[in-house]
Amino acid sequence: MEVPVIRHTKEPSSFPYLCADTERALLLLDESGIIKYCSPGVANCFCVNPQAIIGQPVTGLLPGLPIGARFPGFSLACNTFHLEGKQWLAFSGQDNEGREFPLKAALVPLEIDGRPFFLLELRTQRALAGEDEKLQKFQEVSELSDDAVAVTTMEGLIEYVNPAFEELTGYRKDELVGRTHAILNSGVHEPAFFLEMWTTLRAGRSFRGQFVNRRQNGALFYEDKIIRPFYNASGKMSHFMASGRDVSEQVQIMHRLEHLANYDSLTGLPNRNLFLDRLQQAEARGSRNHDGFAIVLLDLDHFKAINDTLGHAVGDAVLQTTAFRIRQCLREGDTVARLGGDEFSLILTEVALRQDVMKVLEKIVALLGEPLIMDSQNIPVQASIGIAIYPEHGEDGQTLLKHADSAMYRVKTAGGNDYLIFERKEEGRPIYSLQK
Ligand SMILES: Nc1nc2c(ncn2[C@@H]2O[C@H](COP(=O)(O)OP(=O)(O)OP(=O)(O)O)[C@@H](O)[C@H]2O)c(=O)[nH]1
Repeated sequence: MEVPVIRHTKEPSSFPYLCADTERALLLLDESGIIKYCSPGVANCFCVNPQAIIGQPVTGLLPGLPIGARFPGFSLACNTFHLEGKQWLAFSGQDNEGREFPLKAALVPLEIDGRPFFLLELRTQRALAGEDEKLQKFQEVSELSDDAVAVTTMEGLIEYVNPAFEELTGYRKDELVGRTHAILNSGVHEPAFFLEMWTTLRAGRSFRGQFVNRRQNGALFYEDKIIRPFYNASGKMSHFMASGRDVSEQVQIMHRLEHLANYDSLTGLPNRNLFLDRLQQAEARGSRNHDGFAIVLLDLDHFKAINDTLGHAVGDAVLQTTAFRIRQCLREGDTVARLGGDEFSLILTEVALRQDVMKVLEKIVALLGEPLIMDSQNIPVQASIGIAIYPEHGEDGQTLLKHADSAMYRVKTAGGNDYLIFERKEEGRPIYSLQK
């Protein structure tokens, strides 16, 4: 049988902090059965001073515990206690006046800093009965649910899953019970996501989120899940109930729609929509961090003639090649978008000097001018390019675009195949000059 081991990097001495807020009766035992920690719940249940039993064998406190005098390690303990399903083992306890009372125990192996420990949870029959009845009802109803339902302990150990959960994850119930949801972890979420989840749940609030989980066969899926705290018969938070459904198909459709809304289907480049969004971000970064950036508008020259003489398919291929070539000249943080037709726009980030911008433009012009052979013909690709730099030529995106467009238009009317940085020579009367 595979042993569900919870790995914890904390020292045993930090264990009290982990359990201090739980009223549950928990004992931390080392592999010889020596009590290393005793929660307030145990002290209440047995009317003992926790300090007096720490360091003592567990069999002193629980002579009826049917595990023998020694703890020879994980394997025997796991065979003795049926861990799968966190089965509760019934036996009798004695309080400090020798009175017997019915008890149940469940044992979970833990690994703390590479050393084996056991977490022994004790419950009196009475507490167990009240809680079990409510849980039992919930589980009975969940058996029929189409949603994937799981019940976990406050420590995050899975106690119950319904058939829909098994179907969704591909794991059988016996592979899940006694383990944590980490078995489904895809590695996609940041630690902050789970921190937020636990903080919300431990505060007694429900948490709703879109989880990216991993099925037993390794495939990822999106799960829209709500997790609610469960309160036992005495009104104490004792479990968490998770109910989720597979929304992978909806998410994929949404991603496709988002892609359609933001990307040009011919070249795969961001479209005007996404470009304007990125422009806004560059503008915000500019005003926050004083990061310079440049806006470049690039319009192909005589593109219509390519379409007219060689056909639309060749025209399409020229646009695709142009997109590819421009992208080759840019860094990761830069953007190139297709605004429409044969017009492209670029955002060059982190450019402190005009020379930085001009270096990139020289590269683009050179690469666009490289031979482009299609149907055995060399197709000349040329462009008119206008540039505006933040904050010198405008402090907002729209002004920069307008000025880059003016510069580009000026190149176009001068015959094309060139680039120009916008220049305001006289205040109030914009004229432009070539800045090569
Ligand atoms: N093949 C192809 N052509 C397109 C696409 N979108 C727009 N066009 C064509 O691109 C051309 C753009 O027009 P213009 O900007 O006047 O073309 P131009 O010949 O480059 O003109 P100048 O910029 O003045 O040099 C039009 O003929 C459009 O039909 C497309 O997705 N594929």
